[in-house]
Amino acid sequence: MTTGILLVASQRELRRELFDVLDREGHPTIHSARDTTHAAILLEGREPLALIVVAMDGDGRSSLTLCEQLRLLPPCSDAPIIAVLVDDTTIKPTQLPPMIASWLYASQVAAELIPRWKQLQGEVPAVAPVKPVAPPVAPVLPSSGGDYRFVFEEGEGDWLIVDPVTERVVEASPAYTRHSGLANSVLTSLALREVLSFESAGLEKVFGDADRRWLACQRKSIRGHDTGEASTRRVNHAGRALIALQFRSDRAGVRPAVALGLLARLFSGGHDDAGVMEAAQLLLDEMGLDYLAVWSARPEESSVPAQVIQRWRGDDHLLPGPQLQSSLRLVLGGRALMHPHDARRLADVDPLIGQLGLRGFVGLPLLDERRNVLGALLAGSCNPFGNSEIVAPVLHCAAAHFAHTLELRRTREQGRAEGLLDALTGLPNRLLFNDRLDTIIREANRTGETFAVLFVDLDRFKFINDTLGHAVGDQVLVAVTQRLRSSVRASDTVARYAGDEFTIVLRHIVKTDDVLRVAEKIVQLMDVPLHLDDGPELQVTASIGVSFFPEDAPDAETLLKHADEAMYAAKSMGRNNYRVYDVSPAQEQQNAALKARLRHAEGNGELRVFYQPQINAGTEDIVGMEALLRWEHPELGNIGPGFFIPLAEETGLIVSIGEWVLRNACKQAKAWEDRFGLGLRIGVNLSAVQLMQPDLSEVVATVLQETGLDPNQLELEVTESISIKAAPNLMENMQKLHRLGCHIAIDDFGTGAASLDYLRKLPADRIKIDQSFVRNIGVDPDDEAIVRATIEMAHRLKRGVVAEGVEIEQHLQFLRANHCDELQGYLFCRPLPQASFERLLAERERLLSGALEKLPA
Ligand SMILES: Nc1nc2c(ncn2[C@@H]2O[C@@H]3COP(=O)(O)O[C@H]4[C@@H](O)[C@H](n5cnc6c(=O)[nH]c(N)nc65)O[C@@H]4COP(=O)(O)O[C@H]3[C@H]2O)c(=O)[nH]1
Repeated sequence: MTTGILLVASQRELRRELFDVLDREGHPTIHSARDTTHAAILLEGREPLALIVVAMDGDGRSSLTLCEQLRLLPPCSDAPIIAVLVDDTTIKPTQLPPMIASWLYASQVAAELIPRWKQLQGEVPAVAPVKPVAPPVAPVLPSSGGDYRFVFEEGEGDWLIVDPVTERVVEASPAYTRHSGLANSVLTSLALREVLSFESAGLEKVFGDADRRWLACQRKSIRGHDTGEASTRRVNHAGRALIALQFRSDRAGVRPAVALGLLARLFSGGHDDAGVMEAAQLLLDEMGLDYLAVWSARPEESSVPAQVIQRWRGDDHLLPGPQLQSSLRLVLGGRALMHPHDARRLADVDPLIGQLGLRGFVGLPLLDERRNVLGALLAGSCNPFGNSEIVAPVLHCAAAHFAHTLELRRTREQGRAEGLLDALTGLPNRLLFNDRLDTIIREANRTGETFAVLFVDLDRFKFINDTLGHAVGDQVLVAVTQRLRSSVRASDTVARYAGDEFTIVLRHIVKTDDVLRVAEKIVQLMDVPLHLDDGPELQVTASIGVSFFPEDAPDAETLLKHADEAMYAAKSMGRNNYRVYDVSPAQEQQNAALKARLRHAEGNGELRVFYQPQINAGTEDIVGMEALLRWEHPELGNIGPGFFIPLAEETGLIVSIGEWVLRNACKQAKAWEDRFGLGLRIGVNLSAVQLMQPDLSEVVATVLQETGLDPNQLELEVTESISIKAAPNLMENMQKLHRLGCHIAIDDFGTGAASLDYLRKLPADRIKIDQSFVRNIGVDPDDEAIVRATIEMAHRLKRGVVAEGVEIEQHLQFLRANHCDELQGYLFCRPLPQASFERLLAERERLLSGALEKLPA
């Protein structure tokens, strides 16, 4: 069976996009890896893969190493590889390793990845090794496994296929026959020199030109001769080495008759994807253009325009991303740019024009009826425009055509959304919310994610509506919407469930406290008086109920019901408040059963310690790991520590379980130290209950002695939320542990109340910034300020700082820029079982020793 797909991309966002595109197609097994080491762990014991998609962001050599390393993994040995070139990579398509079967740019993933794969599937049996028989597939002219017909399929240019041995024409593209006026049967009866004559080069030189330069020539046509230039590339067809030759006429597209014909065809074309593609190709062919792009912009949704189509006729080139194109920015700002002859002077400021060597360039905004900018049309050519009096108006007509296409698309999208969005607030309505909640539950069942549902009800809203009128009521609802939206992350869902009821889904929850912070924030924000247009100052408060998936219910309906019940409990407690759903008697019974079972979990071998790496922010090398407990319940499957540690604390079992974790983690750290000698720190969580045990330091000392681990390598993590006053023995215990030589880290920093006090009094070496702040980097400026201030304060007090929950590139950049010392999070690695973590260390060692061997002696 070859069904699995492997994605390898170091950038989390790209990884996510690749995953989503394949997931949407319904592929059941998608392994998403950050690098080859991660891939090795994920693929352990797996069947051969059907496909590998690799993001390339290095140079040619590192890409080759990457592919070679992947090929060494048994499931990867035969699968076809598609390369995704990230925007600022230095690698050129021509430098891609030979094992790459196809490639595309990162900006094309959404539209092109699946077609590329389908194309590959059509050509090669899924398990057969893909032997590259032709240059890898270019985005402009996709190959079909070496068959020269690729040049006719998409890039409808003027092409001839020539046999270099007999020098005879084998086939001509439809555009060639159309433009030359000579039928295919006529062309194929002729030798190439009867069809084309090169001014300064013999055919041998033309065929042997590996640089694919454009060479001046004349083409035989029904009208006599067309002057122009041609370039060649080698292609394979059915085992034959042939030459594909492209001709472009100096005069192409400038004749009024051609322009009129073009416009007629343009406006009779469709507005779907195929229609856009056809229109773009027509313009390129008939107007003698070398570059054409259509961009769609929606500044209200994204600052980056989306590419509708982009075509470049020349050699494979990595085109600059939209943010780098200054001309595109100007056009999207509403300016028309006309440089039919003198585009070169823009080369310094616009890398697109510079890199492609464009001499003619036109940029036109795509406008709707009210003159709003919907997007941009960019067109360029390497020669000055032959007849700009014709080219310019044709491009204006084309811009109107593309603008109409974009407008139609948007209307259709909006139509789809109609009936799903609340007209007053623009929020998803109950229908859409229920649908989203179902989707989130399906995803969470697959990924193990925990999330919360909040039911927000405005207190005494009816009173406002009845006394001040509906117009004021509407303004209140709009203002409340803004407040709710500003309290959550962009990835969370806020909906208007009914009248004055709002629902929210907060995703990817690690700790209940994270949700409570949001609920608290909403309650506080609501409390701030509202200033309505020309109206009275109003105080609107809200009551909030919270339920958790999967703890409180496995389905949408019950989750909402529980959140609703909790909201009513909050109202009955005096409103302007929040409440978490209280467990039912049935749940209580289940908890009692779990507690009884937990008693035997250790003895039954159901507990496991997972390890998550901690990374030096500068070198990105591993400096430590955190031990994280897992309970593999025989019937219920894996139960997360967030759920069972509180049960263990309630029963006092945490003391023995905590000791078990400590012993295992120290033993393992010592074994890894003996094998790898990296001096890695091991972080072990201590529960508040453990910290209150008078013999804690003796227990730790015994474990250290038994396992032989250097105390200096042990870091005990103490959560910030334990109050010093409320925990007897806490201070003495911490001091004793410190005296033993262990490090102390303050966990979840920022979530408790006594942050500064705590820091000053406790003998802590490091603080761990809570992931709820890290997650809001790039989202909430207040949380960013807290992160910045925490790092600064910790450094001033000579403490190290670790950031938890680093999930995306943006978090990493921000934390680095603000001098955070160490990082931990899914961006680098999830918590791994012991065997996988060991493989990670071994792989690191192998890679490093390989790199050292390659260094000159
Ligand atoms: N969303 C997200 N989460 C990330 C990311 N990176 C790490 N995490 C998760 O964040 C938690 C970090 O541990 P913690 O704050 O000490 O929080 C821990 C800790 O307080 C507690 N815990 C775990 N093991 C033990 C233990 O042996 N003893 C005690 N007393 N508590 C433990 O349970 C909590 C939850 O542990 P886990 O579920 O393993 O959850 C872990 C880890 O899997 C990320 O990038 N994104």
